[in-house]
Amino acid sequence: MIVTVTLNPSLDRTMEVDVLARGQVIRARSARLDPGGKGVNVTRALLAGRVPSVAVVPVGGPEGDRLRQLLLAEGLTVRAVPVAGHTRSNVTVAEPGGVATKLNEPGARLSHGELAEVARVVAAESAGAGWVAGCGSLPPGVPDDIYAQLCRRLAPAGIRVAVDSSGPALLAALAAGPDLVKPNREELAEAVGSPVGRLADVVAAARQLRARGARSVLVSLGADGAVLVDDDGVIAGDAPVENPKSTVGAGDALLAGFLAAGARGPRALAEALAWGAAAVRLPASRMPRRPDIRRDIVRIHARPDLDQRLMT
Ligand SMILES: Nc1ncnc2c1ncn2[C@@H]1O[C@H](COP(=O)(O)OP(=O)(O)O)[C@@H](O)[C@H]1O
Ligand SMILES: O=P(O)(O)OC[C@H]1O[C@](O)(COP(=O)(O)O)[C@@H](O)[C@@H]1O
Repeated sequence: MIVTVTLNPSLDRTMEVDVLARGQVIRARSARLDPGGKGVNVTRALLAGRVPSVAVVPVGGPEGDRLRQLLLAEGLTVRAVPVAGHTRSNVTVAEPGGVATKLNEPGARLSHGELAEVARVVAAESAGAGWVAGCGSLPPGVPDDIYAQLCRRLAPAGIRVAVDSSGPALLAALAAGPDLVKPNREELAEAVGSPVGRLADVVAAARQLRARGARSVLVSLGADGAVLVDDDGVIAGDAPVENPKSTVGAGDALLAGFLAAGARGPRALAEALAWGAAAVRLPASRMPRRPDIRRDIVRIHARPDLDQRLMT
């Protein structure tokens, strides 16, 4: 069982346009509404891969009701904690070729009592779980060390914790020794305070995160694939996609694939890349189902070329 915690879930509206031009009226070709938020997407991807998962989410207002309905309609197991603020809506403007411009709201404030209730539900759901994944940005009112608190609370029970976040929440989590962190290239660069232009920079930065407390670091690199730095060393890989449709949620699918395959070694990295690539071939934040996943396109590099310049 994998429990996901999304403190700042969203209704994700995706509009397809021919080209995005600032200051213009742009008529969208299509619009689509999906349930969203990083942990929510991880649970959606796990469900599609038939891996047991439960999503814990605060929900509020009509937007929160809609989010809950969408999740239940997809067949998710959801533990929804009612809150006073309204669940946010995020907008993605998708251009041909998979170029996505994302506008993410800050989200509604969580009160101390609401956060305590979410923590209580997470603790109850985590009993017997293999992993708990704390994912996404933090809404106003939530302390930066919330994921660190999660790690400290669950580690004594032998429950492994993955953190997919950014900025201060990611930095604070490191100190509590998460079993896994999944930064993308920008989040990694921000965490170490220097750009990562080559694979060698990615590996050096991932090692820094390990030195600060993370056990394993899975760095997602868009079209450049992903790198895993853990106790066993460094492995990299990619899975080329010719006509990317949407990268929204690709990182979440990658993390889901990695956890589903045991979160260690080349097999888990390969599965993660297969799920990430499959998500990119689907529109909006649709999560891949089993027939969408192609393992034959994955290339794993046990001794990656560290001088390789990153394309994306
Ligand atoms: N253009 C692409 N072509 C192939 N795979 C991609 C592409 N963009 C993303 N991916 C896959 O999705 C994963 C997550 O994408 P990335 O953009 O790095 O993460 P995030 O969505 O968290 O920002 C990548 O590691 C890769 O496996
Ligand atoms: O919590 P954040 O960082 O604002 O991100 C939330 C957004 O990220 C998503 O989970 C997509 O994630 P990725 O594209 O980064 O994989 C959306 O569903 C959601 O709108």
